[in-house]
Parts: sequence; C-alpha cells; structure tokens
Amino acid sequence: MSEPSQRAVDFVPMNAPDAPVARTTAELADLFELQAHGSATATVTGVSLDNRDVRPGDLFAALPGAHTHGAVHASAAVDAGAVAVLTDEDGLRRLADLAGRDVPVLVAPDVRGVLGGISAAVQGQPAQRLRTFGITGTNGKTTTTYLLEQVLSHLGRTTGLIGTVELKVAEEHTPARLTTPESPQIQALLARMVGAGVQDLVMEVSSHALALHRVDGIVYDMVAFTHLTPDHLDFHGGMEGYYRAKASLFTAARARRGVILADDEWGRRLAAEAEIPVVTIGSQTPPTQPDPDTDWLLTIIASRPDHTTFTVTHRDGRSLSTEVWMPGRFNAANAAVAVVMAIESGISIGDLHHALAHGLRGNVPGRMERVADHPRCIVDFAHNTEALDLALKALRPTTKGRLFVVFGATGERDTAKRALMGEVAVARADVVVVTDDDPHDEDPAQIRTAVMVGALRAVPAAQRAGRTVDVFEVAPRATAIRRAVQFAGPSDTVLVAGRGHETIQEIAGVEHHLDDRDEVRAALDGGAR
Ligand SMILES: CC(=O)N[C@H]1[C@@H](OP(=O)(O)OP(=O)(O)OC[C@H]2O[C@@H](n3ccc(=O)[nH]c3=O)[C@H](O)[C@@H]2O)O[C@H](CO)[C@@H](O)[C@@H]1O[C@H](C)C(=O)N[C@@H](C)C(=O)N[C@H](CCC(=O)O)C(=O)O
Ligand SMILES: Nc1ncnc2c1ncn2[C@@H]1O[C@H](COP(=O)(O)OP(=O)(O)OP(=O)(O)O)[C@@H](O)[C@H]1O
Repeated sequence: MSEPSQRAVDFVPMNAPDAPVARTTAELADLFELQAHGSATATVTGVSLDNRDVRPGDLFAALPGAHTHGAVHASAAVDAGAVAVLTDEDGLRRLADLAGRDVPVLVAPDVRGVLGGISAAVQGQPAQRLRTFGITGTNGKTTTTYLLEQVLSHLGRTTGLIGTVELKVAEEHTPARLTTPESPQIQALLARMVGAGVQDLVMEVSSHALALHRVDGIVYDMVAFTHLTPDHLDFHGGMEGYYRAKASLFTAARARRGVILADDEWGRRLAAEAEIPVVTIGSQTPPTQPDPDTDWLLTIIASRPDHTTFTVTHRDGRSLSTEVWMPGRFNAANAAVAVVMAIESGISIGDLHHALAHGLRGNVPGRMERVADHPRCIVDFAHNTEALDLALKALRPTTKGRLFVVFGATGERDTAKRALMGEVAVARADVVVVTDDDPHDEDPAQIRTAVMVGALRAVPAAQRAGRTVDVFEVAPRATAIRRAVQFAGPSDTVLVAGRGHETIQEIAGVEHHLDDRDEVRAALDGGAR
C-alpha cells in the first residue's frame, strides 16, 4: 500500500463547460429545434412538469402520462405563474383553455426527449460545475452512494447527494420521493448545489430515470454498476430491456468513465459492451472467482458482527485495505465500488488511506441498520428475493442463537416474487414472521397468503436438512415486529426487512406512519420479555 499522505486533495474538474445556457423561449426554441406557437416570448427561470409544483417564471412541461396528459393542467399552471408551455402535438390540441392568453407554447415531438436538456440550459448547466458521480444497479445504489459520499466528505469535499432516502445539498437534508427525481427537479437541485458551494454530486440513477430521460442534461464524470437481478420487469418488458436501460448509462452521451462490479453475468456483459472506458471489480472470496482480466480484486479479510475488513488490489499492484461498518459481503462490494470510483477519479491511494483510517461507517438509513444489540435487531430495505436471501446469509455467520425475519411483500407489483420470498425466508431463517409491507390497494391478507404458500412449501426441505423453522403469519406489521423482538432471546438476531428508512405505510389509499426502527425500539422498551 502506498504511504499515507497529508497533502490536500487537488481535484481537477473533469466536467468541462460546453453546453449553452438559454433562458428565453426564443433561445430554447432555437437550441432544441422546437416549434414556437404564438407571437409572445418569455424569460424562463425554472421548469416544472406538474402544475402543483409550478413557481412564477416556470416553463410548464405538459407531458403525456399513463393517467392523463399534462396539457389538461396547463391553464392551472399558468394561473400558478407559468410563463410558457412546452408540449407535444397531442398536448397542443388539448390547450384550448389557453386560448386568448398570451402564453408562448413550444412543441417537441417527444417532450421527455428534450426536457433534461432544456432544464439544464435554463438552470445554467450546473452539472458542468460539479464533479458528478452516478450509481446504478438493482440493489446497492443507496448504500454505495452514501459510502462514496462519506469517502469524499472525509477528503474535505463539500458534497450533494440525490437518492431514495433523501436529497442533500451541503448540510441541508430533504426527504426524497423518487430514487431519481424528474429532470426539472434534478437540474434545480444541481443549481442550488452550485450556489451552496457543493463540489461533488453523488447520485443514484434508477433504470426508470434512464428510460424516462430524467438524467439527460448530465454527463457524469464517473458512473458505477453494482449488479442486476430481476426487478421492475413489468416496466422494462423483461431482463433484456432492464439491462439495456442500465447499460445506457455507460455511453458517451451519459458518462465519461465507469466502474463495474463484474461478479455476475450482467456485469461482465456490460464490461464488454460499455461504450466508455471502464474498469472492473471482481470478488475473489469463494465461491466467486473473478475473471482473470479483472482490474481490481476485492478480497474479504475478516467478517465480524459489525464490520468487514477488505482489500482492493489493482493488477498493477496498487492496494488499499479498509473496513466497512455494515454486515454482509455485499456491503464490502458496495464499499469497494465506492473506493474504486474515488481512486479512478484521480484520488491517490495515499490520500484515501489517510481519509479512511477509521473505515467506512456508511450510516445508511435503513440499510443493515443496527437498531439494538440484545437481541441484535437489524432493519434492512431488502424487498426482493435476492436481497432478502443476501441479507439473511449475511447475518447467519454472526448470529449465535436463532435468526428471525419479519417481512411482507408489496401490493400491486411483482406478484411472482411473493412465494419466492417466503421460500427464501424459510431456507435461511429459523423463525419466519410473515406480515404486511405496503399493500397499496390490494387486500393485505391475500398478499400474506401468497407469501405463506412459498414459506410453507419450503418447510419440508428445511426439515429434511435437520432444521426446525417456525413460520407465523402476523398482522399488522407493528404487532409482528413487537412479537418477534419480544420472543427473541439475547443471542438471537431479528431482521426486519423490506421497508428500511420508510416511514409511511400505504394501505388502501391511506398513509399510516410506520417506522420499523421505532417499532423495534418500542418493543424493547415495552419489556415483558
Ligand atoms: C412509472 C413512472 O415513472 N411514472 C411517472 C410518470 O407518471 P405518469 O405517467 O403516471 O403521469 P400522469 O399521472 O399520467 O401525469 C402526466 C403528467 O401530468 C402531470 N400532472 C398530473 C396531474 C395533475 O394534477 N397535474 C399535472 O400536472 C404529471 O406531473 C405528469 O407530468 O410521470 C410522473 C411525472 O411526470 C412521475 O412522477 C411518475 O413517477 C411515479 C411517481 C413513480 O412512482 N415512479 C416510480 C415507478 C419510479 O420512477 N421509480 C424509480 C425506480 C425506483 C427503484 O429502483 O426502486 C425511481 O427512480 O424512483
Ligand atoms: N451490492 C448488493 N448486491 C445485492 N444486494 C444488495 C447490495 N447492496 C445492498 N443490497 C441489498 O439490497 C437492499 C437495498 O439496498 P440499497 O438501498 O443500497 O439498494 P438500492 O439500489 O438503492 O435499492 P432501491 O432502488 O430499491 O432503493 C439492501 O437493504 C440489501 O439488502
């Protein structure tokens, strides 16, 4: 390993300004080849795609959606202060309410296709004044984003973060609604970051965002891919479409360089097909054997209940060892991605060694978050089959007693995963408590039954393997958590999976406050063990 260095990190901005800033409707029409209707022009100071979010001076982008066409809300947007409307041909025909109001209307064949670029132009191309990092993959985006943000903060950088849990502009934190917001919000946030002195942006890039053009207007300096397993297949029409959406981040239109965790076939395929320069990371802990061409090897040195020590070593011999204070091999992989992104973006190993002297704490809300010690109670966001499997596998070696899991499946999506999650829970845990997640408008009892079918199906195999597994169905969720925590002994582990940091549970259109972490604490405070 190279010697620690006290030298201040001197980042060279990789993002060279090259895209124009435009603020009048005439300039926008010119720049984005839009049809301009009406004689008026207006100066635009912001962009919004929902009339309920419009601020005075905004361009209202009226998009076709799954439920409505935004154009039907254009009049309300103008009432709220919108100075111009951007829409498509279909939207133009629906703008009857605007007749007689002197509002410039811009028309594009595909509004989403120009919206990111327009939002960036109106906000003054803020991405070009930040060092930008984007992370994609089915799981691991939030965790890796926080870990990288921590690496950069330890190096003295002022950071901004966009992701599932929150939006962070320097020291200001706001809860997030989407993993990756729509482009007008992203570009407005980036402009605020520039104003607040942020130097580095770290953000999650979801497959929806890539497919829906939400991150157009940003060419990331460095992107990363964690892994791919089936998710959101209804939206992408299958694994191939899902992969292609993720792979589009590794093209010159979206990024300059990339880091790929190449432990699965999708990562290896992406490494072969990426259109930008990439480096790969491979784990060499059995059973995973990396490709001989792997650039960075990840080796787990020691796994302890609360932290994992690992080393990343480049083929040229450069090496860095540190700890991540989160359980699970997958979190060592997430930490390796964060560290390699930092190194590949030009930070010296010596500087990193110094900055990571106490390891990476992560402090990622609801991601393997330890809420109590006796019994060890962990709240994790694992809400699909693979994540549940990995989370339970990660906790088994450091559980002295029994391993409990409390979880449910989400309503109105991916019905196929319900029974599979039940099976995985029984295959990995000793006490399985099936409860509710977010049922949305579905009957919660029916969802639990589907999970129970899988769980009960897996019991005979567990028994044949000499294991005793207790399976319970308990609702509501708060009761399920309380029963599990109070039933567990001091050397047991209770994993409460599926909702992580979330604090709102939606049942039949009604939002109920529910924080798994608070429920665990309340169960422990309630005593009566
Ligand atoms: C599937 C999807 O992504 N849908 C997005 C889509 O909604 P939609 O097509 O249903 O829109 P719509 O309701 O028909 O409305 C059409 C237009 O009229 C506007 N409108 C609508 C009603 C109104 O009163 N006023 C108004 O102006 C809407 O803002 C919209 O622009 O366009 C909306 C904004 O234009 C998005 O907010 C909405 O995301 C919804 C909220 C969503 O839940 N998306 C999820 C699936 C998502 O994006 N998730 C990813 C991945 C997360 C993960 O990896 O787990 C994420 O990045 O968060
Ligand atoms: N690298 C990884 N590989 C597989 N599973 C992971 C990985 N990292 C985290 N997980 C699991 O997936 C869950 C979600 O992790 P995280 O929130 O970091 O991912 P995400 O990509 O942001 O997910 P989402 O988009 O659903 O918010 C974790 O709680 C953990 O159980």
